[in-house]
Formats: sequence, structure tokens, C-alpha cells
Amino acid sequence: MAKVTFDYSRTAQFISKEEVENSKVLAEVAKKVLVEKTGAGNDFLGWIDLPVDYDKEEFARIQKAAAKIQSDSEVLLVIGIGGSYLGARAAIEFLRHSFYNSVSKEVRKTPEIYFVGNSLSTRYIKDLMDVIGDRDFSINMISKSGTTTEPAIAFRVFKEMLEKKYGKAEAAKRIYATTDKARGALKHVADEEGYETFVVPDDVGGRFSVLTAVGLLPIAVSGADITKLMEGAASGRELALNTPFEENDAVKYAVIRNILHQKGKAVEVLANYEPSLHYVSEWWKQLYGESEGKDQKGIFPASVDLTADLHSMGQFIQDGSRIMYETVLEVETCEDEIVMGEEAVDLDGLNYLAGKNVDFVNKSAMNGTILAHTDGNVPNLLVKIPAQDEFSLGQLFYFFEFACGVSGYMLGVNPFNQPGVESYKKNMFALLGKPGYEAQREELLKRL
Ligand SMILES: O=P(O)(O)OC[C@H]1O[C@](O)(CO)[C@@H](O)[C@@H]1O
Repeated sequence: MAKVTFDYSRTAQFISKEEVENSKVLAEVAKKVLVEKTGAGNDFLGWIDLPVDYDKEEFARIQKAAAKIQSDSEVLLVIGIGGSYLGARAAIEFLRHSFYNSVSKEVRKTPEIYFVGNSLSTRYIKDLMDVIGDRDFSINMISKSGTTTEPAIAFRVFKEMLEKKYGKAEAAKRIYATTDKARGALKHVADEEGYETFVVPDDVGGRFSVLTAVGLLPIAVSGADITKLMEGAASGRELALNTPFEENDAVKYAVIRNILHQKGKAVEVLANYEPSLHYVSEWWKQLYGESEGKDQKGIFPASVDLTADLHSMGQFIQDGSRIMYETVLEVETCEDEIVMGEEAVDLDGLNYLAGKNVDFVNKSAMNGTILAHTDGNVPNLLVKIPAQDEFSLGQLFYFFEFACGVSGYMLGVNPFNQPGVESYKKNMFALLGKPGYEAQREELLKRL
């Protein structure tokens, strides 16, 4: 079976074998604490068994709802932010056509999908209304808390548009709410209005929720195979839970990043060579940023899209402050083939590549860059993804989630809370005049 693998052989000049061995005890304790659910944040570990223990009845409802949306909608709006958005977008961009929304309907076969509620931009919302026009559309509103401002505002706007178009009763049949099973404003509205609802389990935090209805409904609407995605995640779980330390890639990734952190590497740059991985990096940034960036600790998760960013950020990575290490995401196999032709007159000087695949050029750029960055004292880690398919992506999601839990415990933080995100919310509510924030409002206005 092809599997997602982790290769840190290129860090030999930065990390000795002994250092890795010496981390074994700490890593195994961290893994035990995670799996046995005895550590901080242990009420948010539902994601560990999710790939093998999910609600099958709800899974069938997700597929049914996806089929309905595919049959009655030209456009699906996915409203959500952070963990209620990034996983679905990562999966759809990785698994489906690079130009999913613009390619012809005959090629795509499924509704166009737009993400909104992940900013407060008036321009973006207005422009999206233009894109929808008078076409049939549905909404998947996703918010675990049911109270997050950005998606709540987008939902008000697009619900109004939907109700104007179809009337309240018909619109209600086109709204799918993914939220807490009992609490929150969204659950309340859904019950009042009769929307179909899907559950974000209590014990699964937003950034770990891609394999719940949060990710699965939009992914299924896009035509990607969510059964295979879950199978991949289940095999990732098996590997993470039941492989001994020496061969355990997820645990090793946690170990290596903690060793590099202790050596002063404050930034991890996740690099990809496929544009379709861009949102996988965005998903990964939230996963690691919210999980580890606390108590004045943590590695800052950054990302680059290569080779594009080699022509911008490449200079800094090669030659700037030596604060970072790089983790490369490599998609090992490329299903498609573009072979370079030969021209009679070699005006552009590219005839030396005649007969070669563009993917060979891409992989050569990657290998050359890994060596150059290593020579520039940027330790290089490699995460290999066997293929651009659902099974591999499911494994990859699980690999990063599990490693994140182990890594957070090794760092000595609670990887499953995010107290820091509340500060901006409090200030924003105060400035907006939300009831209950009056005193804070006065204080803030004086400072502006
Ligand atoms: O699903 P919700 O509750 O709207 O939250 C969205 C995101 O906002 C955060 O709570 C941060 O404010 C993230 O942790 C979460 O993924």
C-alpha cells in the first residue's frame, strides 16, 4: 500500500542520530498521553478515532444532501472561517480540477463552489453576488460555535438573497447548517427555520474537524470520494497509533520539529511544488499555529508555493536570517503528462529538454532547491504524498493532526485550546457596540 512518508535524512548535518534517540522517551510519553487521553485538552480528542468511529447514518445523509445540491444547484456557497472552511477548501483544491469553478460544466459535472464568511470584505461579498447572478444556489453554513462574526454576517446577507429568490420555505430546503448538536445561535436558527443540520462533535475542535460534516459535505458536493478520504485517514490512524517509534513517521515529524525548535529554528516553512496544495498549507498553518502558538512558545508556521515563490521568497530562504527550516510536500506521482517538444530552431534554448516531462522539470527544481537550501543552512524535511487522490489526502490529514498532538505535548502546551484568538474578538465587539462590552468600548475609543 502506498503511504504518506516522512524523510528527514537531509537533516543529518543538523541533527545527530543520538538526539533523535534521546527524544524517544519524551515522544513516547507524549503519544501515550495523547492516545490515552490523559493530557491537557483531553476533551477535544474525538478526532483520534473519527476515521474508524464516525456516525454512519450522518455520513449517508451527507452523501444524500450532496446529491441533492448537485441536482438542484449551479452554485454552492460554503460559509465558514478557520477550521470551518480551510479543510474543505484544501481537499477540493487538491482533489478536483485546478480551475474547478471556471472549467466547463461538462468537465466539472458538479456545482461551482465558493467560500465566503472568511473575511469581512464588502467587495468580496458584492462580487460573489454578481457571480451567483440569478442562478440556482444552496448554502452550507458551517460554524461550530454558531456565533462567529464573519460567517454569521455572510449568512445573513446570502440567506436574504436566497429567501428573496425562492421564498422562505423553499430557501430553508436549500440551507444546510453544520454546527453544534444542541447549542449556539446557528443551531437555534436551524431548528426554528427547519434547515437540515449536521453535527460538529463536541470533542472535535474546529482545526481538527475536516473529517466531520464540516469538511465532508462540501467535499462530497465537489464530486470527490469521501469514503476513500475516510479510508485513507483510517490507514493514517493505524500507522500513527500502531507503528513503533523507529518507523513512526508522524511521531518522528513531531520529534524532528521539536529538536529543530530547540536549536533556535523559530519558523517552519511548508513548501509545495503543486499549486493545488496551497490550501493544504493554509489548513496546516491553522492546525499548527493555533495548537502550538501559546504561552509565548511555538514554531511560527509559514508557507510558500514553489516554484513561484523561489522568485520572491527564495532569496530570504536561501540567504536571509537563519531562523527557519523547511518542510517540503512532494506529490510523488503525476497522473498527467506534458512532454516538451523539439523545435527546428532552438531560439528559446529549451531543446535540451525535448522529450522530457514537465513533471521531471518540476521534480528537478525541487531536488535542486532542497540541496541549495540545505547548503544555505536551512534544514530540509520531506513529506511524500504518493498520489493526488482521496486516500493519500486522508492519510496526510491524519499524519499532520496526530503529529500536531504529539508535538504540542512535547512542547509542553495544551494543543487543543486557542485562548489567544479571543483578544481581537473582544476589541471588535467593543468597537461595534455589542451589548455587554460598554466599559471596554470607552477604554478602546480613548486609545484610537
Ligand atoms: O466554527 P466556528 O465556531 O465558527 O469557529 C471558526 C474558527 O474560529 C476559531 O474559533 C478562532 O476564532 C477557530 O478555532 C475556528 O476554527
